[in-house]
Amino acid sequence: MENLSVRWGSRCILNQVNLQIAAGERLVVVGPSGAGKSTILRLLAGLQLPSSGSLSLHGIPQTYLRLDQRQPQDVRLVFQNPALLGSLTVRENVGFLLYRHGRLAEREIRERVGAALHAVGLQGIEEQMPAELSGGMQKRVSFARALIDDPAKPNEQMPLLLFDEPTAGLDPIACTRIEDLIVRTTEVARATSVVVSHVHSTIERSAERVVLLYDGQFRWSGTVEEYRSCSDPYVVQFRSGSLRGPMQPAEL
Ligand SMILES: Nc1ncnc2c1ncn2[C@@H]1O[C@H](COP(=O)(O)OP(=O)(O)OP(=O)(O)O)[C@@H](O)[C@H]1O
Repeated sequence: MENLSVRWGSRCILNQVNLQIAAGERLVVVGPSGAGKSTILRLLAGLQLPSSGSLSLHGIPQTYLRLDQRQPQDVRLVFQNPALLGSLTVRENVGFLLYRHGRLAEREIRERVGAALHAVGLQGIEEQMPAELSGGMQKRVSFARALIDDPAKPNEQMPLLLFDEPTAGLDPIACTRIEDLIVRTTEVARATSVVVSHVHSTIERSAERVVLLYDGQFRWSGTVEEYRSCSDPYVVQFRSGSLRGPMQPAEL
């Protein structure tokens, strides 16, 4: 992102921000509610264009929305809610893109789906419907879907995985499992990942680098080790949840 701004009417959500994400990096974006974290994900996913400035993926400027691009970049979203299609089986959900492209034999699709489910610790649930699974299992199925490679891809490209609040509302043990999966999924898919999260354990366990967004700017950036111990006032306030500090709470 270079000098990138996003405005809604007279409100400036992102104000000439610059951000570079290294290939293979795991980045976590933090910041108070309304700071623009989901906006960052929507920009990276090609669901929203900046008001000004530029966004490039793999060095290619993104000037169209994803649906208007001839060959959209390999960006895979893992939503806050797993967003599985309720009328399709787990196998059809995980293999959705492969079925849609229709280029692979059924047997190969089944093998790929089985391998993706195995990678997230699920087995033998291919024929179940999403509604039959717990919320945590549904999340893991959505991770398996992000692992599916599209062999019809024109050129081999490092995928970008986007995780929007992946551990919101989960118990601490389920959080740990999902945090491990973020790391594992990024490795298995040989991907770069960007995670938006408020959850401290998720920030600490799934990030290599953290950026803090507030009032239209990235206020701090550093490694996760630095995030744990630094005395930057924004980070200290975010870590402690204190009402005192440079950040004011959003209107409630
Ligand atoms: N379609 C829209 N029209 C007008 N304002 C919008 C629109 N979408 C987002 N905004 C505003 O942009 C700001 C940033 O929204 P965004 O969802 O990116 O914040 P966030 O940091 O992800 O917040 P949260 O942590 O609460 O999810 C918010 O103040 C929101 O009201």
